[in-house]
Amino acid sequence: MITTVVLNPAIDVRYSIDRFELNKSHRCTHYQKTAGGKGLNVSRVLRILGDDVRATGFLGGNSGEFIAGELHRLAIENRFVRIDEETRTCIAILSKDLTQTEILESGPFIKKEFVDQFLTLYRKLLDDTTVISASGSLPRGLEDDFYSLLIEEAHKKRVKFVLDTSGLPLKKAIQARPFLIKPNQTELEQLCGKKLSSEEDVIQQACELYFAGVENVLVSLGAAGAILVNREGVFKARIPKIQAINPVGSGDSMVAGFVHAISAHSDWEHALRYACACGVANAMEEETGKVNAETVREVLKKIDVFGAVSK
Ligand SMILES: Nc1ncnc2c1ncn2[C@@H]1O[C@H](COP(=O)(O)OP(=O)(O)O)[C@@H](O)[C@H]1O
Ligand SMILES: O=P(O)(O)OC[C@H]1O[C@](O)(COP(=O)(O)O)[C@@H](O)[C@@H]1O
Repeated sequence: MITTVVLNPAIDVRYSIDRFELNKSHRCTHYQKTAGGKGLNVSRVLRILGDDVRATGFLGGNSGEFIAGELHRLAIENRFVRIDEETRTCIAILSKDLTQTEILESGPFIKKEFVDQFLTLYRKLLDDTTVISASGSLPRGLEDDFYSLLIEEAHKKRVKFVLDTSGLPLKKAIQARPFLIKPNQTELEQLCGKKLSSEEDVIQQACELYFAGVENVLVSLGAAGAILVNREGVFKARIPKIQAINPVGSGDSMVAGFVHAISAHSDWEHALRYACACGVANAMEEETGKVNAETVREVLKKIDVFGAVSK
């Protein structure tokens, strides 16, 4: 069983507007509401790929009810702790020229009693989990080292821990040696505190994270593909050129693709190719955090993986 950890879920609202302009009101006929936050996008894509998934974290209020309904509809097992504050909403405004403006709420405050409830549940869920996939920001009330704590618990039960987060929670989590992290270039730059202006710079930073104890460092580079550093070496994935429609959630789809592949005991090369195919397939869909399984199969044939340099 794959368990997704979604500590700060969200209702994702997407507005498609011909040309978004500041200081203007926009009447919008094209919009959609989905169960989101990075980890729920990962969960949805895993279900599309045919995996059994259960999701855990914190849910509250009417937004929490909406998300619980979506989980039921998608057959994702709901193991969320109920809280007394409202789950957040995140807004993405997409223009025809593909510019993207996002407003991400910070999320509810999680009281200590709910944190304790979650930790007890999490330890129990680890007993029949093969891979944990944890994604997204931390809601208020959780310490910056919360993911480190979850990784250490997973180590005790020999469960692989895949983490997609950013900022301080990511920095702290690296010390606990997760199985995989997936920063994009901006997140990698935040992590090392400098601009990375060439592929060599990106590779060097990814290698440093590998030597710090992360087994797989997967850096996603948008339309430029991805780089993976692990004990086999440094690898680059080149992806086909496509007409992107909505790239929001491509990183989440990429994580889902990697988790799907390793759960099926594929080797890392297939996992990298599959992860990229899912990221590309998501960018070709209108809906955030969604892939078409047939598109994934087609794109997979067009992805090249080659050794970038040896460490
Ligand atoms: N415009 C695009 N065209 C083709 N593939 C894309 C595009 N944007 C993202 N992808 C695919 O999705 C993956 C993750 O996207 P990226 O934008 O790097 O992540 P994030 O959403 O976390 O910022 C990329 O490595 C690539 O495989
Ligand atoms: O949990 P965070 O880090 O605040 O991010 C939340 C947002 O990230 C997204 O998952 C998009 O992420 P990516 O484009 O990086 O895959 C949105 O759906 C969501 O609202």
